[in-house]
Amino acid sequence: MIQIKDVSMLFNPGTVNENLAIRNINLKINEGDFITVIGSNGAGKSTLFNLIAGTITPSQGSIQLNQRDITREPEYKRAKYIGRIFQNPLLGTASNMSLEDNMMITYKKGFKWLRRSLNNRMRDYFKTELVQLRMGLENRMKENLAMFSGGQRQALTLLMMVLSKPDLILLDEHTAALDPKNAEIVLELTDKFIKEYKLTSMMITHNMSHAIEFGNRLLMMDKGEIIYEVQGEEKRNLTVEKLIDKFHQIRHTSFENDRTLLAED
Ligand SMILES: Nc1ncnc2c1ncn2[C@@H]1O[C@H](COP(=O)(O)OP(=O)(O)OP(=O)(O)O)[C@@H](O)[C@H]1O
Repeated sequence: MIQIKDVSMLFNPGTVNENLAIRNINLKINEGDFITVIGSNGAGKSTLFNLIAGTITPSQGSIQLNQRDITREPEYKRAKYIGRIFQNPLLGTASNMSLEDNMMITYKKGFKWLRRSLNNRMRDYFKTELVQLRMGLENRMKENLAMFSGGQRQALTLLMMVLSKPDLILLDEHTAALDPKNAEIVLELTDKFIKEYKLTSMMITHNMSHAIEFGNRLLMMDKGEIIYEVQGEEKRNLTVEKLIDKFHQIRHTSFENDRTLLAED
């Protein structure tokens, strides 16, 4: 579905701050993949997402979506088919609008031909979808989102994104700013939606157990490269210890580096 070919990203070329943040990455994202992405601070995880989302243009290489070259397509155009959720739970929804208005806007985005305004049938549909979150939000349709907790807003952002039917969802440490209980709830919901709606997705996490537990593929990044990729049976048999061993085998790092790789969400 998405093919990343020989992509590099050089920030601030020709200056003292020159930084080759992504080094010749090749990656094929297949329809239905749920890829977890781990790596130490500064490994290039968010930069890779920025390249896929069109926030930045690669210095070298190409990105294709179903054989269509999207390397230079701007972010606002890609936002129609690539969804992204960030750490900050306030980013995905509008605080000064009601829950039902927030949902309506996203719903229209998924069905661009739709010109209808909010009616009772649609309200019922939103309520049915909200029940899936098991947070009682179906009874708070008229409340402004400013009244909702971080966990509730992140769960809502996720549901609304799913309803807009993107081709690819990029989850950029989307549970990292939540307390452990809410993080677990949002992560379980993420997994449920991805499976039920057969979504293609990538998830950056600093939690190695989560990276192993969720998804069908796992990528380990370091210094702008994908240094290890695992899927299927081999991924299912992974443990955190095996993953750390792998990192040592490949990079021969010191313990200091491990700590950043192992940082918990
Ligand atoms: N817009 C930018 N301009 C210059 N350098 C940048 C820019 N964005 C990222 N970088 C650099 O690229 C490198 C990779 O950063 P990136 O944010 O992708 O790492 P990461 O793996 O997501 O790290 P973390 O886990 O800390 O979020 C870093 O050295 C960073 O300073």
